[in-house]
Amino acid sequence: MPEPAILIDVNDLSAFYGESHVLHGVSLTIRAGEVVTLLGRNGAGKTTTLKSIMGIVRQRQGSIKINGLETVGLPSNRIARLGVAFCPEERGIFSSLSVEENLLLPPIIQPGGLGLDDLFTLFPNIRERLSTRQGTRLSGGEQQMLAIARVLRTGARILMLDEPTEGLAPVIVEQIGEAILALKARGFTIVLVEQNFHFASGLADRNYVMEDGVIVEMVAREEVREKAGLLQEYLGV
Ligand SMILES: Nc1ncnc2c1ncn2[C@@H]1O[C@H](COP(=O)(O)OP(=O)(O)OP(=O)(O)O)[C@@H](O)[C@H]1O
Repeated sequence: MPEPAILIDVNDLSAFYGESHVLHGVSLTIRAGEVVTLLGRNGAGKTTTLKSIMGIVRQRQGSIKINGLETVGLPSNRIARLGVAFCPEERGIFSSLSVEENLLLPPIIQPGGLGLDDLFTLFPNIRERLSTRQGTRLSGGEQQMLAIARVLRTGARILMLDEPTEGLAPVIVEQIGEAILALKARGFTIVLVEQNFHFASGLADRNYVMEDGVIVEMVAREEVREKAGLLQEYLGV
């Protein structure tokens, strides 16, 4: 069977915050329908990699092709229109908006987004909490689900999730894992930054390990067991 198409092709990416040079030549590929993780210790550059792909970090050099199109010079609103969405670690739920308003906030960028019924099937809690007046009244897990649900409405097909399980109870982590697998089954492509290695490696087709602003290892699902020692060393888990 031919391999699925490469949707994100990052080559020799450098990124900067002002004078501070944070990514030093990151190269990675994400194929259609894959779940791929970026693992690594705090400060390794995982979030910066996602933000660079999304165009939120503007100071970047090298190449980031999305669906074959060079995006390294494009602003984030243009990149979003290519069907890429980013859920930040802080989730971005607004307290001044109700749950429903938060859900309906992001504009539709292309056809094919999930309808409300589909979203409620994936995240039943959101339906129950729809009329809650302040989005931030939801639990951390519900806010995470809301943050994912609202980008699914937009028609984005590539989801980049930054530490979606951070601070959540195991039962909620499990629900998020199930939702990610359900989305993969529907053909979504998912890039996941995670500290929770066991959660991440259980879902991922491939795992990239970052250290000091570069990719130091790529571990495919079938190699996770054999490379467990190495991963432990890199991640300190
Ligand atoms: N806005 C910023 N301004 C300056 N430096 C930053 C900024 N954001 C991150 N950095 C620095 O860039 C480096 C990479 O940070 P990044 O957040 O990408 O790491 P990470 O692997 O995602 O880790 P974490 O899990 O802590 O978020 C760190 O040294 C961090 O201090």
